[in-house]
Amino acid sequence: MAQLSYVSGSVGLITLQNPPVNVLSAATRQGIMESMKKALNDPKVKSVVICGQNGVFCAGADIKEFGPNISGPSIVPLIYDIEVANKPVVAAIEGSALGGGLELALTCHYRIAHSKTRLGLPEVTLGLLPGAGGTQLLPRLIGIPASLELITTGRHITAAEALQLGLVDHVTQSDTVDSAVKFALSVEGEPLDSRRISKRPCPHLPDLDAVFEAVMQKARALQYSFFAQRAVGRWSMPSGASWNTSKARPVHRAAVLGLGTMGRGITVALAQAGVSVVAVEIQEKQLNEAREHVYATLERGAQQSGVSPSCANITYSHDIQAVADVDLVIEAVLEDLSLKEKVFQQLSAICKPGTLLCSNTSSLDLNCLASQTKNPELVVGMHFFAPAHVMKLLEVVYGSKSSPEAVATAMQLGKKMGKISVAVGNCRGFVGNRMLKPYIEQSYFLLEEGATPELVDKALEEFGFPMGVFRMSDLSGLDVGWRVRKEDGLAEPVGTSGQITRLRGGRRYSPLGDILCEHGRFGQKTGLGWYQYGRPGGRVAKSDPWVFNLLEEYRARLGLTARPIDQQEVLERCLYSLINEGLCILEEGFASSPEDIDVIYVFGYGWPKHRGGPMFYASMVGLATVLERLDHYYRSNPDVPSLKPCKLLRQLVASGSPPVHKWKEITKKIQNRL
Ligand SMILES: CC/C=C\CC(=O)SCCNC(=O)CCNC(=O)[C@H](O)C(C)(C)COP(=O)(O)OP(=O)(O)OC[C@H]1O[C@@H](n2cnc3c(N)ncnc32)[C@H](O)[C@@H]1OP(=O)(O)O
Repeated sequence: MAQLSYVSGSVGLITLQNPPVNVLSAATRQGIMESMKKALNDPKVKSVVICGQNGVFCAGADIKEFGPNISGPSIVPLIYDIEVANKPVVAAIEGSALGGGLELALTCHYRIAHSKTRLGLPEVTLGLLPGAGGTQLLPRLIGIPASLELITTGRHITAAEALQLGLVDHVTQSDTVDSAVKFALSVEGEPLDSRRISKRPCPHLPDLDAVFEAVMQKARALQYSFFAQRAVGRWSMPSGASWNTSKARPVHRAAVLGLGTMGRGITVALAQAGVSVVAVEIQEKQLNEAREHVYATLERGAQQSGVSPSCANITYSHDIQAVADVDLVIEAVLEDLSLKEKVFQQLSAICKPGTLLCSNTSSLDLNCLASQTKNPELVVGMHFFAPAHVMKLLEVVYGSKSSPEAVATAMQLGKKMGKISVAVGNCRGFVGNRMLKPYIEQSYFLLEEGATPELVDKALEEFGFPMGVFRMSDLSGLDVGWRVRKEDGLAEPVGTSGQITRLRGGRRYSPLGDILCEHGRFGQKTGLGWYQYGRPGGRVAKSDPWVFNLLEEYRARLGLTARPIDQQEVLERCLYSLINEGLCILEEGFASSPEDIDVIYVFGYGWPKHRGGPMFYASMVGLATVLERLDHYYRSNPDVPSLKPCKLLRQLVASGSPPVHKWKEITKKIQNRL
């Protein structure tokens, strides 16, 4: 399980041999112990290299061995023996060094890693703490804050990050064992005391309390998120109807109408949940493509999960009459109000009595759709997020006439599909997209004032979003928002010369997004957006000088002077305007609790989970601070109403900024007055 061989005259090479990932089973630990002993006692051996066979260093303890009676030598004395060795020991790290595997490497005097290696202490994901020295050695090597982050998240890091942190001494692109052997030869006979990590003092930090407090805040945010996820299931409507007074109807057979990207994803998600699906698409070509796509996605999913695919549950049709006897229909046709209204008229005429009619609209007025039907109480929104079979979030939207039973049914179906469903009211953009609007608006204003897409995205990504606002917009397609703005009469042709008006409908408007679209730059799908992607459909964003020139020309045309903008301002303006909109939504009763908003943002919009969600984050930053900064920005931008602090924010601050779980006492009073 561990083999000692001799290389380059004086190097003892210990190879862990426990396929596939060289875990530290009892036999492997025994093998390492015996090989080390032999190498250290052999006068020919002047240095030792430890590596793993088949390109993997070591994936840690053998999880299968965990239990009350672990046999074989204990790992702790084993790693102690390595550290006190009087010959240099070098770890040659390839593939993975995880858990006990990384602890084994930490106990060596030097660490050489291949550039593709992943390293980490993932014990927390198994409900454990690193028990073989990791908690003591890592802080002494890379400092307390970085160690805390790695140990409490269990995150795997790349070799490049490990080098930057000082966790490894050298990263190689070539043969790792060769590099480690050469390195070992070069340090033979050198003093080892400074290389024994346990002998180093634990770093002293003047602000240690603050570091631990930051980690505790993350833990509090994760705990909050855990309970928030469960709280959203206990939904309520302004009428007083709620989860415990409303009975869901069974849905055995559902129809999906319109098999574009969203319709296909919804069909997959329904089939995977064991619901029999009638999938309808009037265009023959699109129907055939959808059938193949859904089949392939279900096959892939089945292979990954090891269950048989659910294709037998789906029937396809190009005739809308096929929905006549289903229990529920999810409409997913183009986002066009008059088209959707027509579809709802047809559905109301065709479907059997009592069929629930749902729309996957992301922003259109649900009441308009309901008014086209004989039974508006049976109409609700089911707003899925792309890709619909992957994304966890579902906004269940109730209109002014939706019955509690309809909401309960959509919520229960969402649960059956493995979604985290949140019941929300019918306002423009519902909760998620409505809050996104001021966030995107601020990012455009920041560009006008001197920022670049890179600067804004960097600030947001360092905050924890997987993508900044511009990379995210390029991914979702810039043309989508452009179409909506044109329909709203906001986007006007800008052209290359002439006057640009920045005040539209009495408020500031930035046409920058429209200008990009006028140039055919729709984001990743066209290969060009706020960044360049090399080709249509490309995924890797690169800075684009064309965008910098555009911004300079645009500012010159408008007589705007670029000024330095820092990350703090980016975060305050983008995040606090989004938070302010969330508070308006609460104030107006379109969301019943801050938890609803936070869950929507964490599971639908990439808000970092360790920051709880926008409402939780606001209460962590301090509501008074959020209010003060919004007041400040609104004073200098009075034509930007989204920066004007909402009434609820002022009331919460006036009530002593209660913690987020106490806001309901105040929002209820306001909502009752509505
Ligand atoms: C005093 C205690 C000291 C230390 C505590 C610990 O070390 S706890 C263990 C910490 N380590 C881990 O959590 C690593 C878990 N493994 C992984 O993350 C991945 O397996 C890895 C190493 C990144 C490789 O991924 P890959 O996708 O390439 O392979 P796969 O996951 O399919 O694994 C291959 C087979 O190896 C088995 N396996 C992996 N790790 C362990 C382990 N630590 N213990 C036991 N078995 C492990 C895995 O189950 C696969 O087995 P198979 O029979 O082929 O399904």
